[in-house]
Amino acid sequence: MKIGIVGATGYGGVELFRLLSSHPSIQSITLYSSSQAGENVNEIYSHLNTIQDQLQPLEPEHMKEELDVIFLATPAGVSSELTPDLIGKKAKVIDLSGDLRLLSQDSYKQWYKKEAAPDSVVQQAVYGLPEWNRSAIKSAKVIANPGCFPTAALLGLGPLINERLLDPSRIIIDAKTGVSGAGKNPSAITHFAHTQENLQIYKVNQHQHIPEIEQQLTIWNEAVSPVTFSTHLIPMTRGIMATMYGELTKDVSAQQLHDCYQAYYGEHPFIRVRKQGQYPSTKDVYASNYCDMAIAVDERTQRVTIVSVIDNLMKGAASQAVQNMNLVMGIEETTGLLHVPVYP
Ligand SMILES: NC(=O)C1=CN([C@@H]2O[C@H](COP(=O)(O)OP(=O)(O)OC[C@H]3O[C@@H](n4cnc5c(N)ncnc54)[C@H](OP(=O)(O)O)[C@@H]3O)[C@@H](O)[C@H]2O)C=CC1
Ligand SMILES: CC(=O)N[C@@H](CCC(=O)OP(=O)(O)O)C(=O)O
Repeated sequence: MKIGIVGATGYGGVELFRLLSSHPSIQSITLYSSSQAGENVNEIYSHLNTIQDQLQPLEPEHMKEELDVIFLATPAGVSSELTPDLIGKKAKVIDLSGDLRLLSQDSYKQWYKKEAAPDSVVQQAVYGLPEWNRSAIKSAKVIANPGCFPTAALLGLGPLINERLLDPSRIIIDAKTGVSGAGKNPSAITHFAHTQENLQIYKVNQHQHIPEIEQQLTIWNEAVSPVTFSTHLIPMTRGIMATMYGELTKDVSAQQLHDCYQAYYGEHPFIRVRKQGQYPSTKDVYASNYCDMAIAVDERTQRVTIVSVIDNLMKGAASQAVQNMNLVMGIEETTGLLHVPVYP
């Protein structure tokens, strides 16, 4: 397969390169840059010291004929403009940004404060959450790779929402992320001196992932009302922990809930449901495509706590995109992704 990575100089792009460069089905990888075409990638990233690939300028007409898969690891507002020019007979497009995830253009404009992609493109895009959307992904032309927080939250909530075991009007998602989630360009908020030994809540009730989470929860159960979703920045490089709270609609035991999660995810190799009483931490999934989760019930309050951890750059972005590539190209889903997490 011939692969193109747009936004190759960013964190998501460089992580895609790392994964794809050892993927057994890949014949070539072309790296595209809108700002540094002509430069060698090893001049930008010293950890790629021995890689001799020159960054290429974007040429959509050529790319859509020559490449089998094009990854767009670009900021919001780019793929909405670029994707229409890349859709052709050959190339499959996998977009890591939020541009193609929301079915409603009005919702995109409201939350992203940008012009939405053309409706025809948005309607073609399949939401790339493989554990829940595998068959649609397999026949997609365009894949909207989920956001990092929605991946952690939706994987954690999916079984309970689908089984109608959670009160759909009272869902709370409390999430924490590492700093690489903000991409490679530092800001006053992500600056080392401000971030280290600090804990910050941000985008309170305004996070652009709120409509994405609600959209999928509502597809699963149309009774779901707006959720409370909070995000916090933690002084670590990678990782997301999403802790979800809700109220049970039925009197079910912790064992029954655990069995429900095992039944949903038993055949999904990247979801690891913990034994009762054991809880995952972000290091358990560091640099891997795993999502580890656990569920607990407080018998005094009948409230349930679900905790779900991912690596934001991996299952939250690049490795999930490779999982989607495998599915859409008819390759075994786990190819190139089964390495164990990096520890410590
Ligand atoms: N970081 C994360 O954990 C996650 C990120 N995402 C999403 O994935 C996308 C990439 O994120 P990330 O890699 O972190 O971001 P970065 O900011 O690290 O990199 C984005 C890259 O996009 C390229 N770019 C910028 N402007 C343009 C443009 N106008 N046209 C084409 N390319 C452009 C730049 O490369 P160049 O100048 O070389 O073209 C830049 O290196 C974003 O939409 C992000 O929201 C999703 C899930 C998780
Ligand atoms: C730490 C940090 O800032 N994280 C980003 C992650 C979102 C992201 O990656 O953007 P899209 O999924 O919308 O493309 C944020 O919370 O906005």
